Amino acid sequence: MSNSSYHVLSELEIIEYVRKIPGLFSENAQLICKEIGDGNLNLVFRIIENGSSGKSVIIKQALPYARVVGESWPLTLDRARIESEALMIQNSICPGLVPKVYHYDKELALTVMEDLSSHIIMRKGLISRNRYPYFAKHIGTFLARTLFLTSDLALDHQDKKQKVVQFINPELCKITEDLVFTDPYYDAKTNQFNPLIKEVIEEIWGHGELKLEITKLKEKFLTHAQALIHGDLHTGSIMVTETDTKVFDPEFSFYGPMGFDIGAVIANLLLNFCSHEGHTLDQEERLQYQDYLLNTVEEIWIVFEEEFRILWKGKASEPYASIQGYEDDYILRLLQDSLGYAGCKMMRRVIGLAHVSDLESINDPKLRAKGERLALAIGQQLVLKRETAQKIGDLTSLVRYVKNQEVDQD
Ligand SMILES: Nc1ncnc2c1ncn2[C@@H]1O[C@H](COP(=O)(O)OP(=O)(O)O)[C@@H](O)[C@H]1O
Ligand SMILES: CSC[C@H]1O[C@H](OP(=O)(O)O)[C@H](O)[C@@H]1O
Repeated sequence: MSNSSYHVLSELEIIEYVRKIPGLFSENAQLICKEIGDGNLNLVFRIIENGSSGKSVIIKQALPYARVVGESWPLTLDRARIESEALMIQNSICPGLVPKVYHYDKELALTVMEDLSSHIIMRKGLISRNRYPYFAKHIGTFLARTLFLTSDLALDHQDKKQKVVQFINPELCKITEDLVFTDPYYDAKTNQFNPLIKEVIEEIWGHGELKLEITKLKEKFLTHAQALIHGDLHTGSIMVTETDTKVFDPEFSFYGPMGFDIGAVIANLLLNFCSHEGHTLDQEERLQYQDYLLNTVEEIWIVFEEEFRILWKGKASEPYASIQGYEDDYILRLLQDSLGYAGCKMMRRVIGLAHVSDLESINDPKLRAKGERLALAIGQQLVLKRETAQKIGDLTSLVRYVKNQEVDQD
């Protein structure tokens, strides 16, 4: 099975392949396969057993290029290894919060994993203004556990360095370096934006102080091997039901700054917050849903901090972890980094390549521009003011203040 050389599998080949994996389906099972991928990079197949067993699995196969662009954008197949190995680590640290991995094939660059089709992509749920009462608890716990337990705070420093090597992921990191930190801040060919907000974007391109702060955040992304981060933790990488949360698609994983993951979650909730300015809905309903989103951001941080401090007390192996003031200082720096990365991730989704459907689903460009302008205003302030934040309430107050300036004064 793992001696075959790489080729892109057809749906029929996928069925033959999955049949041979022990313990998944019975030999004579009638299997149906469909390619369901809608992401930017890979193929995703769903295989279901026809009949009453209800058994199904997902096979995700990496292409030797980025799916969204085609063969002109070659991309390493090693990302499939990174993804499956990151999922296995996350499974051991946070069982139940990520899909189970059944099989990984290095030659074919594919992973066989748990089918989460009973869940929906969280971004879609938020666009429909659904509420997820357990999400903050789940994602706050996921962030605290995956970040703390893979860091120098918990691991032997030699073992941690081995993990840094295991997760060297230069090609995928380059995508982030370019698309998040570089291209949106000049007139790059990759950028795609609503022409109605060109004047705001030109102001950003000319904003020296902002570009300096973005460059500092980029430098930290390049150099700060703090923990094994997911690396692309947007709401399209999370599937939910009302009571369950699963984080998937960690192919951008590498040893990077913890705040990048926390900031990604916050940014995507805030992008959804901004999108409701452009969606046609009753003002009261809009305000209530926006409040729900800001409360969720606060709750995520509160759960994260609580869990992180529990781990600090019980699982820290770093001998200086108990140095007076270190824990508080570490957590404050995480908060400030999270604001900064949230700001970067909001702006990239409005100016750069790869937008979010929260905003893109607003058909009228004028209405979409309202949400996009707000996202750019909040994003800039999060980057510029990040070091003034002392508590999570400072972030949500800043968002409310900017919204008041940008929208409510119109
Ligand atoms: N384990 C899974 N269970 C159910 N659906 C999945 C699973 N993994 C991926 N998908 C579906 O495939 C889509 C693309 O998967 P994703 O991992 O985001 O691919 P890409 O790496 O190309 O972005 C997801 O949006 C989701 O609809
Ligand atoms: C051409 S890669 C652009 C963008 O796509 C990735 O997201 P996903 O694979 O989840 O759709 C990642 O965010 C990259 O920055």
